[in-house]
Amino acid sequence: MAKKQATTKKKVTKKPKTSLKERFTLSRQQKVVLGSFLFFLGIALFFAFISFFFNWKIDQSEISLFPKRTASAKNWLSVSGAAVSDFFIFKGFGISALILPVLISITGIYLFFDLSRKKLAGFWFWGVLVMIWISVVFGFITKENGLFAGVVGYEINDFLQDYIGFIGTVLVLAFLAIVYIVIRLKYTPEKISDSFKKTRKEINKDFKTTQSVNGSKKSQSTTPKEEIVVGQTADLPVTKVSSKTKMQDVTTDVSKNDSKGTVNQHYGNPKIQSDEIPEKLIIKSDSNPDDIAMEVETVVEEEEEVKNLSDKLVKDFGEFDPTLELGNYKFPSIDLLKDYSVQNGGITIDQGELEENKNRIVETLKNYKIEIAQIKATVGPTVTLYEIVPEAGIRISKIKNLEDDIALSLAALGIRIIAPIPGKGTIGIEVPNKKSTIVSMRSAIASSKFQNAEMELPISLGKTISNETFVADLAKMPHLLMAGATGQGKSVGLNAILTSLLYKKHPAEVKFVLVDPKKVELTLFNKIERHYLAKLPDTDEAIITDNSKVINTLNSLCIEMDSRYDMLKLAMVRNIKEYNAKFKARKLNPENGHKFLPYIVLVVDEFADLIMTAGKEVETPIARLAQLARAIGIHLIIATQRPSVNVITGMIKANFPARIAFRVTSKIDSRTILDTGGADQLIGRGDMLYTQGNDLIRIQCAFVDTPEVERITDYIGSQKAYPDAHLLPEYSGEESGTSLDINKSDRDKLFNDAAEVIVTAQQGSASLLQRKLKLGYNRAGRLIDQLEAAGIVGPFEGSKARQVLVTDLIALKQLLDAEL
Ligand SMILES: Nc1ncnc2c1ncn2[C@@H]1O[C@H](COP(=O)(O)OP(=O)(O)OP(=O)(O)O)[C@@H](O)[C@H]1O
Repeated sequence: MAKKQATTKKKVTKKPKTSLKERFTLSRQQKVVLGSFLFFLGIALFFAFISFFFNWKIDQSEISLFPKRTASAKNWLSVSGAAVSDFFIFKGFGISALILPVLISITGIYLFFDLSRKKLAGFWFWGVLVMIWISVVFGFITKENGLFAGVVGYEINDFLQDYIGFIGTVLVLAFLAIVYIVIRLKYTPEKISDSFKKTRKEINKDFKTTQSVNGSKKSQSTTPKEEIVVGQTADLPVTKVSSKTKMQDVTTDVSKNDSKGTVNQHYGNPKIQSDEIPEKLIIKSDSNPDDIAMEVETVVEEEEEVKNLSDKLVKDFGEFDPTLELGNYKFPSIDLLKDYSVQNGGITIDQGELEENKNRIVETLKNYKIEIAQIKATVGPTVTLYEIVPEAGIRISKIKNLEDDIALSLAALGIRIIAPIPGKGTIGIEVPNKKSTIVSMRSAIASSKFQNAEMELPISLGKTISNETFVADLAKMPHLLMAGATGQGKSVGLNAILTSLLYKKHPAEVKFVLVDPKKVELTLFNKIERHYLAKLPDTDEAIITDNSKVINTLNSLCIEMDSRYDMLKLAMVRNIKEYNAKFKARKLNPENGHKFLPYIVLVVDEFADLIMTAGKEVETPIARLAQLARAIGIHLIIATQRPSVNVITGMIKANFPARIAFRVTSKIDSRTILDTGGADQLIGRGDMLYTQGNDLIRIQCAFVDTPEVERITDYIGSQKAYPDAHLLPEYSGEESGTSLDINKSDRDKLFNDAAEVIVTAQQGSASLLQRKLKLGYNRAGRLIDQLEAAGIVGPFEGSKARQVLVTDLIALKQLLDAEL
């Protein structure tokens, strides 16, 4: 630990961060030099000001000669002192200008000892106010003598008197005095009366004790050493307590070797009252053991300690840097991505094609008696948007209904009509370009919009119809649902998202949990397992290809979610961003279980497959994560080929407001994903619609090919990594063991339901349970084992269904009752 800290310190000093603020902060040496300068300057000014009051008359003529060397003045700081004093006293604030050198000296002391600047600012603020106030007061009292009030005081007073008169000026000055007393000195009427009462009480008490002491003086003098005198610190509160009765249990252990004669006293006896003596008490005595000196260590309040500690730690080591462990990590360079612009030659559209499409649109609409007032074209990478403004009085629904007719007359697939374009008041007709342009991942990553994105998890999805790079924050989504028919660009889309994060986030900041039932799509990411992937402990491969393992991982993520929530609660913050900021500021102690929390992105490539094989067992943790995980930095990206309602259930949909639809085969599928049509009219090859709950945005997905992903993962994989993938919490809930002596208490909650299903159907098969109870295969299999152990079904008989040993529900009830 110590070693680690030492290395941390070393690294920090080696590579200091130079933020703008730091560049303008003074080093320790500079502070000491400037501090001493200001301190002495303050003293010099003070002397100059004082002597000005005695010599100003004599020096008056000399000041006019300044800065000539021949000028000589009586001021203790010669002609410079006289000139400066004249400026601040005569032309400035009068006698109250004496506050100025005091403020300058205090500033010097603050810089010298590096004290809090906030307090210093308070000194200056109130100091200047008081200075002005005093000079105005003097202006008010001594109108004739400019030396006391200075020009400032004189003029302000004059101004006040002109506008609010004599009484008004008195009231304003009195009010300002009250403001100062209440705010700066923090005196309230209650406080003042309290302190009066207190003083009165103390006077009374003192009076009484003097009387009693006088009365008993005689008897005391006859018993000379009744009270122990405790060293020189007798005025400390503890020493006052030290009466003979309380000290009698203290055993004295004189150390002979101690040349100074220090006596260590051990408080072994519980009779000493803890409320009167602080936790740690060191009592020293000089050579005479009777003459004990007591030193009391004051206990510093813990809260302040923590605050100071975090400030000190930040000062000594800088803010916690989660990336330090892989401090030399280099982000992949843009050159690893292919430049398609050479091949593409940028977006090109035939002028003729544009003109042709425009004429056709105008003609088609004319055929249906729709006149157009204006038409405008925006050329995108795959489609061109024709924005039309129809003549007044044309119903929008009429144009919307002509979608197919316009498509027919344009002889083009994938016409989408947006009527009206939200926020524009025009109608959009999207017509695919004859020659589409590939939007390269390189251009999406290199775009300034992505490079300058101040987002938690920025992802560059591609380009919109107006050719702008579309960058979204996954952390804000907070989960993403992707769907599209096979071969329309889902996997490329997933890779684009992952690539974006790899280009923007350090391995310490984000971890991926990848589920890839197709086994081939995400395998390349295996190379960055120890940098970016998270996995369950004791598993070999981080990328999950086996559906049965997904259940464990999802449940483990739920455990991680719960424990993160506990940590957030402990740290009294609301989300991962605030938590990490607090951790970086060293305000959370790692010894209390706090640690820097990386974002976790769960990517499921084929969700339909998962739901089919594991059913509710997968849906429940996914829904739980989707509902709750946003605040603690777990985000889900779920892709599916089959956007049917039994895959994308209501529960899933409700928690995935951000959705991406690639081309789908039917309007119904489009509705399932987007709650509206449109995805069926896309042209494929990365053409997609994105929504985050409201508007639909048509985007051409950035294209990243397998060799490009391979180059990036190779580049990252070849660098120094963590010893292992990020380990998720262990989940040991549902092991798929098949031991038959299953304990009754270990039985599945659905055991009775399962028994009823089996007995009613008289068929002992796991698939029956899967269907009827909507279970995954593993759980159904375990239920069958439990039913076998309970004697409800017979043993495994190969491909045949198991024999059911209980004939009807009444017999089943008897059997289960008998077990109790
Ligand atoms: N953004 C894109 N730009 C250009 N071409 C693309 C884009 N996305 C996909 N394609 C083309 O479509 C092909 C299929 O894409 P992809 O493998 O992503 O489909 P998919 O939806 O994942 O299919 P499946 O579900 O069968 O895996 C790619 O090989 C590529 O040629």
